[in-house]
Amino acid sequence: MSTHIGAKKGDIADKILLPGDPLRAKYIAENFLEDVTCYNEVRGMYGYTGTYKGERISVQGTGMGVPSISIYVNELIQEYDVQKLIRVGTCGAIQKDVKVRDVILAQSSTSDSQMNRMVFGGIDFAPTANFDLLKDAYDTGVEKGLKLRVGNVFTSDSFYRDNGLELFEKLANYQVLAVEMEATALYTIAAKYNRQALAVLTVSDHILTGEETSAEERQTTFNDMIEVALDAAIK
Ligand SMILES: O=P(O)(O)O[C@H]1O[C@H](CO)[C@@H](O)[C@H]1O
Ligand SMILES: O=c1cc[nH]c(=O)[nH]1
Repeated sequence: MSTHIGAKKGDIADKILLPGDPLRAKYIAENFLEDVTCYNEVRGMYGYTGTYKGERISVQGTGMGVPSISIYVNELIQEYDVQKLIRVGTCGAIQKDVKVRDVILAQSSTSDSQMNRMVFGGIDFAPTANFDLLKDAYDTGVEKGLKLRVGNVFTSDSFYRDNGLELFEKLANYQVLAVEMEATALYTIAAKYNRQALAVLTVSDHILTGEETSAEERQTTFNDMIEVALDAAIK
């Protein structure tokens, strides 16, 4: 086992979905995968391996924020040699024409996290999704008749912030679509180890209009996002 994942080598597939919420991992395993085994319960951060359309695939909760997802992504890559990592998360929209329940493919991530500044000194690294995975996810969405949004997202270190609206308006003016809390870390760590990564996000609330989904909906009803991620993972 690794420090935070109680799995043996070989228990985790080379493709993995990464929801922030461990109960979303359980939901995905129970509703989309076959022949499922639970390989991790450490810290309640459930991890499962099963099959989807005959292909072996895992799903692992990551917790919220850059430090938490960084722990899981580092261990999944370094200890379990995972190759393809797809975050399936929620986000808050900041563009007027992005609606609650829309699905976003995060092409890139802007962030207030210090993670990359610590790694690169004064240089602003540009965390970017893997193009092949992004294209596979986009094509999957088109096949399903979904109108996916593709663009830059803001990975925030704060869920609650003073003067948030001012910042979000500025980011929206620069075409950033939505706010979440993990993509920048996923993209940077995947780049370091030359692995494929993508964040697929469902809009759970609209920061400008105040419209939102319930906690139960966040946990269970994001099936479009999950199917796009699963089908892209096995393409
Ligand atoms: O629904 P998840 O995947 O946790 O993603 C979003 O929800 C959490 C905040 O409520 C943050 O982790 C944010 O990135
Ligand atoms: O990080 C997040 C996730 C969902 N909604 C938000 O407003 N922020």
